[in-house]
Amino acid sequence: MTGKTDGCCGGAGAPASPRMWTVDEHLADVLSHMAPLPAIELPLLEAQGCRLAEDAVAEVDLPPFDNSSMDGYALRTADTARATGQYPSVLAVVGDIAAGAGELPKVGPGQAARIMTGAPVPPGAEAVAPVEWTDGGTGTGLAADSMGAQGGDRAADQEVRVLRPVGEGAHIRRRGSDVTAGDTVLTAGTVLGPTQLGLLAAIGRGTVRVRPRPRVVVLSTGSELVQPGEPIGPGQISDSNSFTLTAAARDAGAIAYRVGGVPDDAAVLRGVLEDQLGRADLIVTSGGVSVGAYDVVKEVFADYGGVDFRRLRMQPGKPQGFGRIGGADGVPLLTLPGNPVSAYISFELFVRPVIRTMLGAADVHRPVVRAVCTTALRSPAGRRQFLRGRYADGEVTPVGGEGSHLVGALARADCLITVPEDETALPAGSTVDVVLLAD
Ligand SMILES: Nc1nc2c(c(=O)[nH]1)N[C@H]1C(S)=C(S)[C@@H](COP(=O)(O)OP(=O)(O)OC[C@H]3O[C@@H](n4cnc5c(N)ncnc54)[C@H](O)[C@@H]3O)O[C@H]1N2
Ligand code: MOO
Repeated sequence: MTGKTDGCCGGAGAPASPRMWTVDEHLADVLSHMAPLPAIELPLLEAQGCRLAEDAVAEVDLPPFDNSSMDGYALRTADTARATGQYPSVLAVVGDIAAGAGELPKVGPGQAARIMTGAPVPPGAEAVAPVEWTDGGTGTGLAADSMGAQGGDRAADQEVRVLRPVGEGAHIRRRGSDVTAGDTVLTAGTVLGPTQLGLLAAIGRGTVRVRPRPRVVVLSTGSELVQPGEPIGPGQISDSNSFTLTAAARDAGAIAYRVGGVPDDAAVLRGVLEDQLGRADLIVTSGGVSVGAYDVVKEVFADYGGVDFRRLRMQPGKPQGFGRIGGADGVPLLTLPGNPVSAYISFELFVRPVIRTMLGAADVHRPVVRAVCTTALRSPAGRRQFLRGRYADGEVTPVGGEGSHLVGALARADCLITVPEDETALPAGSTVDVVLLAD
């Protein structure tokens, strides 16, 4: 970390520091200590949503062989040059080729082979007549609407009437016309969605080298916390932060493990941490970082060392902590304030970019747009305020008030309205920066 590793807010185990960090300083410091996770080879479906760590090069052509794009008859074009409905070309059917066929009949002059969509074009054939351009081997000379049930050996001696000329290459999908062996089909950094995974499968890749999803352990602290659904006693509340943060971590692309409701007891927290460290690429905590008597997060991480607790010039989200547990190569940790809105906004501003950096994303930040605010705003001097709002068509309207406990309004918001540090009041109609909470 830049800045001395000294506590900022008083609290047990952490010396006080007068320094206040700006949002940008804290973010820059945090990100300067993060890097993409080392690449690993994963089975295709486990790599969904991950970024390619190398160019994917095809070792095969696609299609891998000339094949038919229609159910019909493979034939030689000259044989159909004068074909009409009145005077069809009559061809001897020499075989029946299903998709996946290995052995193929040879098609000579005056001959055709029944062929199904995706089946290899047999030697000698120059085009495929869709069954609708033939009588389908019925002998009626009338256009067929399907191949019928016949086939296999029984078709070999039969005839088919072709009712119109068939041009060179008609209904043949040529080998390599989609992808040629040696082509770079996907470049490093590409996010693997369904179609990219399908392409990798099509070129025969069973595994792929990607930046893995970071494993994020989300841990909420507070002796007042109760697992949702459990009975609530006097002074207790349901633990909501661990759900918000775990879901937000998943939304950002992480594999997130929720560890909810660790009581304000340093020994218990230490024990939980020891258990969790083994499966974490990143630890995110909520609560216990202010100046209260039971703010055990600061106490415990002060013991581990390497975690810097700071105050930021922002509202909400003032008390923050960042560092690594277990030395310079240890597991990175972000400690977020306990107030639910503070925790969520801190996640969006600081944790999400960390996760996306670990994923190897090019752009790690939420989009920011300029918008006209429909109401007047006020903000504490010297702190960047993030108000919850709803954004549409270049206009933004605050939702709920400033309080960092207002989870009802938070759930209705789709953006954060930013009031800069040097503003204490903005009239309605002011243009403000708005952080959109969806990409
Ligand atoms: N004397 C001062 N008091 C406080 C200050 C300060 O500067 N001086 N800062 C305030 C600010 S700002 C914040 S933010 C909070 C942060 O405190 P903590 O991080 O220590 O969080 P807690 O005290 O544990 O909890 C705060 C609040 O949030 C509720 N909470 C906590 N965890 C959860 C959870 N998982 N789910 C739902 N709600 C949770 C908790 O019950 C408290 O109401 O400190 C201020 N105080
Ligand atoms: O900073 Mo606290 O996070 O204002 O509620």
